Amino acid sequence: MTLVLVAAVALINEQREVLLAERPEGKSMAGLWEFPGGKVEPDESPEDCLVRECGEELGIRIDPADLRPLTFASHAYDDFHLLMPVFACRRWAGTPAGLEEQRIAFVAADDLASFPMPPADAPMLGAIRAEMAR
Ligand SMILES: Nc1nc2c([nH]c(=O)n2[C@H]2C[C@H](O)[C@@H](COP(=O)(O)OP(=O)(O)OP(=O)(O)O)O2)c(=O)[nH]1
Ligand SMILES: [Mg+2]
Repeated sequence: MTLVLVAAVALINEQREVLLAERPEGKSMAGLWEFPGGKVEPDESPEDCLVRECGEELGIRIDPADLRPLTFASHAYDDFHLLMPVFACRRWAGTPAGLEEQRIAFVAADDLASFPMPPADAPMLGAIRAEMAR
């Protein structure tokens, strides 16, 4: 089974809400809500990948020094095995926008359950909620 390395970030605002982005039409798992991120390219660190993806997908600038390891997903999909480190980040420059036509939302811990997410994400939600409450 091919191992696919994806980096993702929990962007947490001052209201203790976390940013979710809807996977666009045409991508796998379209319509499910995810933590921003993407596949780590061969020449990148996970942190570099998130700086790039947050720029491309959301139009915000993040500093790798503000990324703190939070949790990870390890999940067997039908055609690959996902390994996804997830970082917490509470500081960024700019206002997040869905630059790839995706819907985005800042979501309170109590409302996370009402956003359908990829199956890999479910086991991480306890750690994410705990981080949001800090
Ligand atoms: N970003 C992100 N991806 C997730 C999450 N949960 C989850 O199963 N995934 C899976 C979905 C995809 O199979 C993979 C991410 O791949 P992607 O297609 O979004 O990668 P990318 O942003 O680099 O996009 P692309 O250039 O390959 O189109 O990880 C999550 O919370 N965030
Ligand atoms: Mg992506």
